[in-house]
Amino acid sequence: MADFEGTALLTPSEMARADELAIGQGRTGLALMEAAGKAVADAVRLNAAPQPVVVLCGQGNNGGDGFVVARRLAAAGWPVHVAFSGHIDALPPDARTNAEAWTGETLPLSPDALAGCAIVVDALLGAGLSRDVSGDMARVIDAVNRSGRPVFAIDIPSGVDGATGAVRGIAIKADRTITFFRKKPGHLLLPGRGQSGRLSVVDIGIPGAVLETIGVTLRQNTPELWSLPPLDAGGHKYGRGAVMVVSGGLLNTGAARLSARAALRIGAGLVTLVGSRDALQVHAAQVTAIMLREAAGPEALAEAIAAGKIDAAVIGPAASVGETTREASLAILASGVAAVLDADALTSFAHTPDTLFAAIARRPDRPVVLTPHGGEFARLFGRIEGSKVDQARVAAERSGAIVVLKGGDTVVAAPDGRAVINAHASPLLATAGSGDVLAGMIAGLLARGMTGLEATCAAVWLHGDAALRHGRPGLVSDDLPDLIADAMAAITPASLR
Ligand SMILES: NC(=O)C1=CN([C@@H]2O[C@H](COP(=O)(O)OP(=O)(O)OC[C@H]3O[C@@H](n4cnc5c(N)ncnc54)[C@H](OP(=O)(O)O)[C@@H]3O)[C@@H](O)[C@H]2O)[C@@H](O)CC1
Ligand SMILES: Nc1ncnc2c1ncn2[C@@H]1O[C@H](COP(=O)(O)OP(=O)(O)O)[C@@H](O)[C@H]1O
Ligand SMILES: [K+]
Repeated sequence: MADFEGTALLTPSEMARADELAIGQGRTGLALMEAAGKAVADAVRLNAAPQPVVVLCGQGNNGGDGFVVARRLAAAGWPVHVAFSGHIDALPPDARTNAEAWTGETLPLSPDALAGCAIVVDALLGAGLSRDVSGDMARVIDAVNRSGRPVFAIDIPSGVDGATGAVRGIAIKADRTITFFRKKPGHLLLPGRGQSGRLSVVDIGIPGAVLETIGVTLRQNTPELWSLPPLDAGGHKYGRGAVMVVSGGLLNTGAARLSARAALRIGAGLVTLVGSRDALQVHAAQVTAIMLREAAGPEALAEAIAAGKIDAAVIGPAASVGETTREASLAILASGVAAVLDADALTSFAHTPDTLFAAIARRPDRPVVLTPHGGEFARLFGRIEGSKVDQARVAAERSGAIVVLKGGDTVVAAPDGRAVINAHASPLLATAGSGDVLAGMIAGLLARGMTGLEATCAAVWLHGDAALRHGRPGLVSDDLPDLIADAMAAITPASLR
């Protein structure tokens, strides 16, 4: 996977390390703080006309940034006051220097400090959040959120955990958040993403090279991370890969058809639906370019994989939960093709996850992708502590598979610890069958020869993009496969289409 710096995400402790490394290379903490405060003051000035501002300052360096903002806005002629309840002596040194340099009005931190101001700058808590917010600070945050005034948050909305995106008790709901050097996971994970409003990242003089020393393994999903395979002028359909999708029974065929259509749209050369004769009769009335092959039972499935020169298989969408799906999944895993296990295939191993993980481990040479939503994840992996990223990472390591922990903030994790957060999606995707489409998209890109993590991240991004392209209410999962072509075209140079 390509390694573009701009996509790196830093946890608060990694960010502290970045600060440290920058300071070790000759920057001063005070210069970084000045640059941070200047960037926020500039953002306020760019986005609003001069009007009364209150800067809410906390007890740490986030508050220090706030004092810089107050000084700079006041110097530009804006009416500004600070609300601060701590002791200046107790501030960390750089914050103290800036608090001492503030010569304007300072009020105690309370909801009364909002009176008469039109804009709020939130400098209460940043990377140093260490416990739930309570007491006076909670009351002020609640008053800010109720006030309806525009809020500019410094680094992260106060109360949002930068590592996990969790709201610790209560958190500022910002209109804009200005963060420094790189985004933090808490800006992309829910609910933190919703608290952050429009996010901008500014350079405060930390050299990009520190990322290598830190060894960042978490990234934001963007097309910079992967590239779709170019088409070959002399290519034939087998060269573009063959996908097999296992169908559900007579009354449960739709989900597999969604996967199959998506796999074909995303560029697999051939797609075959396999299942019982009666299920295939339903498919036959619905599909044209997709092929059908009768195969009931694990042996027949293995034969179908060999006969169809299959590169990637999908099993799970409406497959039914139980022995049949379990055996079919194991047959696919034993065959050595790239595999996407979704929905019922995951639940079928809820009581025997180790059987699944052992089958995955037997053929480490080929990618296996597990695509659980939160419920399926809990059934297969039980309760795992930590953020959504931590959970997906543990599950990937335990299973030996790429794990896609789905939702509004889908996380993709690989067994080697690399992880990616996707924020390029739409809540329109919360509709029956959209996960089936995603499973087919991943399989299609695996069949086209992309590596496991690249194929998965590309499919997750394009799936989100397809929904964003629909861009209005009324999306149903049947619409999604037909939106994939435009999503791919937008990121593929014309010469390579
Ligand atoms: N380092 C640098 O060079 C640069 C850093 N920069 C800026 O610094 C920020 C990080 O600063 P920081 O580490 O001082 O932490 P910060 O978020 O201000 O909070 C710490 C204070 O809050 C307190 N506290 C914690 N939780 C609490 C709660 N729930 N309720 C109430 N209080 C709570 C905590 O108390 P304690 O846990 O110590 O008891 C401590 O007093 C970063 O976000 C960025 O804006 C930029 O200037 C660029 C250069
Ligand atoms: N609020 C949301 N915002 C963005 N994407 C979402 C949201 N809710 C669900 N999704 C996406 O929609 C898909 C739903 O998959 P899944 O829950 O398996 O549904 P189904 O089983 O009906 O196909 C996943 O890709 C998930 O990430
Ligand atoms: K803040």
